[in-house]
Amino acid sequence: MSLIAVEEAHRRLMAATEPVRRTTLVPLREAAGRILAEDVLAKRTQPGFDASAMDGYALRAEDTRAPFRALAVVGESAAGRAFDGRIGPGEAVRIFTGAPVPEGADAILIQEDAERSEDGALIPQEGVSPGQHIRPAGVDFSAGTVLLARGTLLSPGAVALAASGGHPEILVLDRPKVAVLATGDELVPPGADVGPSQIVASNGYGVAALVEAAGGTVVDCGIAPDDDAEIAGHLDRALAEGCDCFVTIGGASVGDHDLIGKVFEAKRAEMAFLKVAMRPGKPLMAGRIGDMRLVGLPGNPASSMVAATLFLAPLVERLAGRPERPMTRAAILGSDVPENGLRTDFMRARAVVDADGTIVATPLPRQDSSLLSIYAAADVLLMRPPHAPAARAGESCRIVDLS
Ligand SMILES: Nc1nc2c(c(=O)[nH]1)N[C@H]1C(S)=C(S)[C@@H](COP(=O)(O)OP(=O)(O)OC[C@H]3O[C@@H](n4cnc5c(N)ncnc54)[C@H](O)[C@@H]3O)O[C@H]1N2
Ligand code: MOO
Repeated sequence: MSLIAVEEAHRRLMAATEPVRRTTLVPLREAAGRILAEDVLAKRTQPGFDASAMDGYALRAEDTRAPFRALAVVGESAAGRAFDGRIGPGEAVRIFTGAPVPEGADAILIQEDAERSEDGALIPQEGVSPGQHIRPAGVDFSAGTVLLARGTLLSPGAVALAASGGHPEILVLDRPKVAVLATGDELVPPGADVGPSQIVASNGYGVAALVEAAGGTVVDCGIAPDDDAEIAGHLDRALAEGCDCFVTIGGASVGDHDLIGKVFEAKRAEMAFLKVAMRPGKPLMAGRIGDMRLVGLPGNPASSMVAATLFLAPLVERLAGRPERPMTRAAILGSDVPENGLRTDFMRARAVVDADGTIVATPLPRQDSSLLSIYAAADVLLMRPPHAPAARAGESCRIVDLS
């Protein structure tokens, strides 16, 4: 299978990828950021009664016509403590914001437009029209209305709406389970003694963080040596545990110790691609075994992060049921860039917003794919299409956000 273009690889990866079907009932406090698995219907009407929108007096609008005459204040209605009588002509009730409007009243006179005489009578100073400052019952929603549709990404506002509709818990899609395995005889965990010719396994941490930000949950498989039986054992366990995706880091290239392609082949995986025409991240594989997705990321630190940002994150977002978002957005170049070769280049770059609100992206000085210090300092990837001619500062370009 040959080198394929980024867009084609993306299309193959996403083909026939559906959100997970497993669901969980979660307390509302844990629902933000999750995807609704069913429509949420209002269990109640909001507000359940005609409510005052202001502090003042509930009265009959017709009693506020000039010349103003004194009205008798016959009681009080506060939020949570309604006035349970009815008001008649020439009467008013002291009322506060959120309190039920008493029967017989059809408007609220705000207290700034009212005077009280020494004997307690109310003298309106302004006329009001019927309905003024009253929130009718059901103005927000009525019982039975669909408040939130299945598939909604639950924003803080959506969570508040579900609460208002009378739901203490909510049914959401499960987070896709993503197994992450770092491979390589040279790898030791951070904090361990690092022997000669060993290095610290860093990429799994970055990849796991990306998976979680995309709505997935990580099954950390740790580090496997360059041994196909051990790697295959991790893959079998991921399958047995019902993982939605099995991600490897390293061993994706062509060296004698690069075993991932061999393991996937031995497991009769259906491969979507084995190499992508991009820099960094060319040795990137994807496929599936049944419903479990496979992603073989390259080992170089910036390569694995770039490949995971461009391919793994959108895959996990789709599995999680999140709405699709465009991969790139417009920016302008902050410095000149040379012509590009045949692979799409994703240059690590700093982005600033200029006075007009335009994003200006400037590539960082060193682009070697082993440099995590540079990757971590980048805000965006500056995308250079295959064979793009040299371009000058100020020309338009496309960027990918790193977050
Ligand atoms: N003859 C060729 N050699 C290479 C090619 C090629 O096309 N032909 N491609 C190069 C490119 S591009 C990349 S990227 C790398 C990727 O190769 P692998 O995926 O097989 O990665 P490894 O060889 O296992 O490791 C590369 C490098 O990254 C370090 N590494 C690996 N895992 C981790 C980790 N979890 N945390 C931190 N660092 C990690 C590893 O020690 C190596 O230094 O292949 C080129 N070679
Ligand atoms: O894809 Mo490799 O990432 O160019 O170093």
